[in-house]
Amino acid sequence: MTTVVVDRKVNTESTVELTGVSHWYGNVVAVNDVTLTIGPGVTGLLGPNGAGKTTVLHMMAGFLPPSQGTVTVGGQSAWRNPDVYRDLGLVTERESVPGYLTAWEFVLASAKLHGLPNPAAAAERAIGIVEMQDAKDRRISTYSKGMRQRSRVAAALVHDPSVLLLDEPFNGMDPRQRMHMMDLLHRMADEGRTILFSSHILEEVEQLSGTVQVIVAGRLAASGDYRHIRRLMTNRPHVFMIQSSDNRVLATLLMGLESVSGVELEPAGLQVRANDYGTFTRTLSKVARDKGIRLTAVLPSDESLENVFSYLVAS
Ligand SMILES: Nc1ncnc2c1ncn2[C@@H]1O[C@H](COP(=O)(O)OP(=O)(O)OP(=O)(O)O)[C@@H](O)[C@H]1O
Repeated sequence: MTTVVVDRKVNTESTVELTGVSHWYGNVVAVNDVTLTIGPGVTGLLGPNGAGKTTVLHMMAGFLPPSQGTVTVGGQSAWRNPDVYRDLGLVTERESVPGYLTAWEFVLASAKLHGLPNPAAAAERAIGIVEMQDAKDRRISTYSKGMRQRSRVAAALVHDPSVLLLDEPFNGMDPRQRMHMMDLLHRMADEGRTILFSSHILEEVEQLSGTVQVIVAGRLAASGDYRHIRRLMTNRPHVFMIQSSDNRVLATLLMGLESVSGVELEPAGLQVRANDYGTFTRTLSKVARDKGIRLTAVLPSDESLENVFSYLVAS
């Protein structure tokens, strides 16, 4: 794998800032009074489907005006500001790549649209960053999902922006392509850029970035270091779905435990609410073993992103 080292000045002005920002589409409030700051490095914009992530990214890119509040990039208002466009790249969620072009033609067209003084050199450099040199002369329609996505990243950074926004960049990628893209985003962040990517997959964000902005129903639900948010999550009651060789007897036994706040016997198994994850899981195995009950499944059932988000919103 070739590593292209790009010599670039670190732009300390690459801070994206939202202050009291709302956006509504008719009666739909998509973004509601959000204030946040994003600086150099990789940040994950996390939220369930429909949370308002795309709307936030489009306001940052200057495609959409805020209905209320201010959005600035490097201290300048983002809305319809060519100075901001010159230093910002956006990789949209929808994959509208013309399949009949080669990656080279596609990235070169982007360089020309930006009016760069030497479009061919800029396209060559961008294709080098995403490591697509060997495939650059093939039609995009022949590429894998990961390669198409990398061509789009190359087109978005052909003008060497300090800020790169990516909307759900890992959608539909296999694990290998995902690793490659994560590596690429890290390399770009190491060069001093501000990289913001949206996702609705908690694990994806956890792997790529310690810093997250969590949006739920248009509002900022949590902001900062991911581990800190995880710590908050450990305080909530945990819900497990348990299957065993004798659910009825196990239900009675669990009811008597201090770490358990509720047990329901359901067709799929026992739904158990426990106050402390560690104490409960340890006690559960002991209780089952002592009574000769075989545990066949112990599944945390409330760890979907939506549940985590509801907890964050409620706390
Ligand atoms: N052009 C539009 N007209 C009306 N409502 C819209 C429009 N675009 C988005 N919305 C609504 O605004 C809310 C936020 O949408 P947005 O696309 O920003 O969320 P998202 O977090 O990016 O979701 P997804 O991951 O599903 O794309 C949703 O309720 C959506 O239905």
